[in-house]
Amino acid sequence: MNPLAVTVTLRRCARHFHHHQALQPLDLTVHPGETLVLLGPSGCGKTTTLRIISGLESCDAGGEVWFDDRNVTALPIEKRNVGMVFQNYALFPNLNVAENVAYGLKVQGVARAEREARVQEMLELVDLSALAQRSIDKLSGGQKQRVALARALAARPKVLLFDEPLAALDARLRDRLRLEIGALLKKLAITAVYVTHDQQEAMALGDRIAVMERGRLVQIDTPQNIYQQPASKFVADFVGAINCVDVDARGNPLRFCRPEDVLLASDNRYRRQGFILASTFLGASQRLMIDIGLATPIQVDRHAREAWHAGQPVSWMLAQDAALQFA
Ligand SMILES: Nc1ncnc2c1ncn2[C@@H]1O[C@H](COP(=O)(O)OP(=O)(O)OP(=O)(O)O)[C@@H](O)[C@H]1O
Repeated sequence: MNPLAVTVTLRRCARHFHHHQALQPLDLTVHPGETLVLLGPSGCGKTTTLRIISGLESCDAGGEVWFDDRNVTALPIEKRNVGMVFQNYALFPNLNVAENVAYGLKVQGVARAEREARVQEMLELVDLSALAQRSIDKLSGGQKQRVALARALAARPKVLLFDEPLAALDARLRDRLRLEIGALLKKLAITAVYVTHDQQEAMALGDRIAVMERGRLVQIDTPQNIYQQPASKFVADFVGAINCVDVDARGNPLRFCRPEDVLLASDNRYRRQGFILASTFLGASQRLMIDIGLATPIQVDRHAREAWHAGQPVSWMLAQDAALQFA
């Protein structure tokens, strides 16, 4: 545990723009050293929450932001000592890699020798030492984002804030940088808040995930609990695929399950019957669409090497404890 890591607390933080309530009154605690991911669809209030923590945005009267036992509500961003990493990098194109990382330290008045040592340390941390003198426009998207991360960390922020930092990168680079950021956050044990609408990113990086819907926090828990015990159908849907497997007499959905939680057989071993409508090869797995006699077919994930084919009759049942129900 990092003894310097702070607790971030939001108390009744709301925000409206004109007549639109972007954020309902929000109470939220980010524990010292934890990475909290804010996850939700576009417009649900993630960025507004992040900006309120940073000081780029103020909350409506009555809301408060605390870093440990310090009320920072009235402090502007430059007095809060937060590091920010954005989707669009926000680097200075006319400065090279090292100069970009050093910029904030220069503004803070950190002496030259100390500045150079810290820049070197940060570039090592993000594995960019070899490119210290390179100009920003000669870097790949992933390298630019590592510079942005080094710059954010160089000032030794109390809190690190990420706003969709991987959104502009292609899928492979995104996966790699996600792993790197995850490893770095673990190593530094700095308090971090990370905004994304990508559920895989949220699962991989979050110690906890706060799911937001239309300006409200709807569930906050570990990735495992969010996935396995979602508080609502909205949460269940947002963090993965979901099937309705039982309806009531009026056709209203009663029970749901994840695609990986269906046991499937080509004989009549299981009580319930269905037949395969289609199969999609996904590399490691295949996703089967199975007609089980309800309005919507269910999706079932199986290992890619198993031989299933469209038109095949099957029997099936839910794995133990796999059924999800919502009030
Ligand atoms: N400066 C502003 N002026 C007016 N409305 C705003 C402003 N900033 C945000 N909003 C509105 O507040 C709501 C929440 O926006 P916010 O950017 O927090 O959502 P988000 O979850 O981060 O979405 P996205 O993933 O698209 O960035 C949206 O309806 C947005 O249009």
